[in-house]
Amino acid sequence: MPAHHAYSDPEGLCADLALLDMLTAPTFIPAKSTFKRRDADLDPLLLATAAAYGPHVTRNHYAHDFFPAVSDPRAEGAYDWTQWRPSDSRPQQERRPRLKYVSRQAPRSQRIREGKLVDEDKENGQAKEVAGPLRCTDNLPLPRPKSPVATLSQHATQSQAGASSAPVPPLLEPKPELEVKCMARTRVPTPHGPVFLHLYHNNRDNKEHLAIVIDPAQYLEDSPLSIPSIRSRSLDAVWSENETEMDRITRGAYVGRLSQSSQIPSCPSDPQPTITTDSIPSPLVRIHSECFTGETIGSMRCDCGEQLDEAIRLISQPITLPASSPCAEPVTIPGRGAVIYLRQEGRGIGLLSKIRAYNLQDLGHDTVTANLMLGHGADERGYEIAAAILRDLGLGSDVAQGVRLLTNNPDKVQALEKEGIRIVERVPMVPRSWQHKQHQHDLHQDAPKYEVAIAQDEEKLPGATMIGGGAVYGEDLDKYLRTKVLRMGHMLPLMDESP
Ligand SMILES: Nc1nc2c(ncn2[C@@H]2O[C@H](COP(=O)(O)OP(=O)(O)OP(=O)(O)O)[C@@H](O)[C@H]2O)c(=O)[nH]1
Repeated sequence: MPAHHAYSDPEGLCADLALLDMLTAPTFIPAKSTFKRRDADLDPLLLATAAAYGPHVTRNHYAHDFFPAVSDPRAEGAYDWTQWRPSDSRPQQERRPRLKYVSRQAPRSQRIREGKLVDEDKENGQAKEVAGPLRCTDNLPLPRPKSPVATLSQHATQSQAGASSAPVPPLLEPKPELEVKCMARTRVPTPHGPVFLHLYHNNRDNKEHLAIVIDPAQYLEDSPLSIPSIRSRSLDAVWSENETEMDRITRGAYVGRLSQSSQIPSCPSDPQPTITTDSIPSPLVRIHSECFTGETIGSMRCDCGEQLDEAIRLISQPITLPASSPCAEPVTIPGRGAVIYLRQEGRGIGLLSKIRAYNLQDLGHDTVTANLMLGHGADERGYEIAAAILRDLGLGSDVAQGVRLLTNNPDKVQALEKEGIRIVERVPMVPRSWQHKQHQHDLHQDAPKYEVAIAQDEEKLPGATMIGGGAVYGEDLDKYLRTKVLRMGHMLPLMDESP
C-alpha cells in the first residue's frame, strides 16, 4: 500500500464512503450512480472490505485496528517519517483529511442475538442458522427473566466493595423462562390405531418438537369410565379475541372426531373428569429422540425405528381393568399415553456428526468414543422441553396420576424427575431381537439363529417407521446395544448374562 494514500480528492472520498455504505448496509442498497474509477495500487477500502469477509473479522471492525493508518496517520507503516518536522507548520486544513467512518451495523454479538446474522458452523465451515426461538404467528408471552445470574448493578456494587468480597459470577444473559405452545393438532391413522399428532413451538430452540398422543377414548361418545382426555392446554386456550370457531378447528382445538357432520371447537374451560378408580394405570409415556437413519431408511445400526413403533404399539394396547365385584364383568378401556418426539438427532449432536460417528464406528470405535472423538459429549440431549410438553398435556404433574415411562435410560428418568415429572414406574424397552433370542433360548437350546426366526415370524407385521412390526438385528445393532448397557448404564440385561 502506498505510504500516503491521500484523500485529498473529496470526490473520491465521497465515492469511497458511498461504496462503504453500500457494502455495510444491513440490507442491500443498489448504488445510485457508478463509482469513479481510481487507479490506486491497492485500494485500502476494497482491501478492508475483502478482509472483512474473512472468517474472523467482522465488517465493522476494520476501522479499529485492521488498517490503523486510516484513522491514525502515525501508525506503523502509514506515515512517511522522512517528511517529519519538529513542528508541522502547515495549516490544519492542508493536512490529510482523516477518514472517520462509523458503520451502521449493530455489533456482531447483537446481530447474532437478534437472529439477523448466521453464525459459522465451526465444524464444517458452513454458515448455519443461529438457533433462536421460533417466532411466527404464535403469541407466546414475552420471555420473562427468571433470576438473573448477576445484574449490572450487582457487579458495580461488588467490584466497589473490593477484592475481599465474594467472587462475582460472570455476567450471563438470563435464559427466558421456558414456554411451549401447541401450534396445531390433527388425527393420524396408524397401523396401531388413531393418534393425535401435536406440533409444538417453544422459546428455547428453533425446533418443531412433536407429541404423538394416543387417547382414542376421546372419540367415544359414551366412555365406560370417566377418564380425563389427554389434551393440550395451550392448544385449547383462546389465542385472540378475533379467533373464529373455524380458526380453532383448523388448528385442531376441537373435541371428538372431526368430520363434515361433527365440528365442535374445544373450550379452555372444558371440565376434565378426575380419575375415580385406582385400577386405571397411569398413562404410558415415551420420550423419543429423532433418528433419521433408524426411522426413515430402516438402519439396523440402532433400534430407534423399532423402538418408536414398539412404543406406539404398547401405548395403544387396550387395558383390561379387573372386575369391581365377583359378579361384574371386567372392563376394557382403550390404551392411553403419548410419545414425545424430540428433534435431538444423534443424541443431540445432529445428523452430520452422527454420520461421521458411524464411520469412526466402522473403524472399531463404539458410539460413545466416536462422539468424543468428534468433540461432542457422549449424550448432548436435554429434557426440559419434553417435561414442559408433558405438563402442557396434563401428564406427570403432581396432581395427576404420574406417568409410566418407557425407557432403559437412567438419565432420562433422572432428568424428567428433576423437571418435576412424577414417574410412577419405569417400563423397560427390550429390543425385539433380544426378546426373540430369549424366546428361542427358552424353547430349545439349539434354536435357529434368531435373525432367521425374526425374518420368518415378523416379516409381514405392519407398524410405524420403515421397520414396521419387524425387528432390527445384526452385528452393528448388538455392538450398539452393548455400548448402551456397558458404557451408558442402560438398565437392560445383556443377552449373554441373562439365564
Ligand atoms: N451419536 C449417536 N447417536 C445415535 C447413534 N445411534 C442412534 N443414535 C441416536 O440416539 C437417539 C436414540 O435415543 P432414544 O431412542 O431416545 O433412546 P435412548 O436414550 O438411547 O434410551 P431408551 O429410552 O432406553 O431407548 C436418537 O437421537 C438417535 O439418532 C449413534 O451411533 N451415535
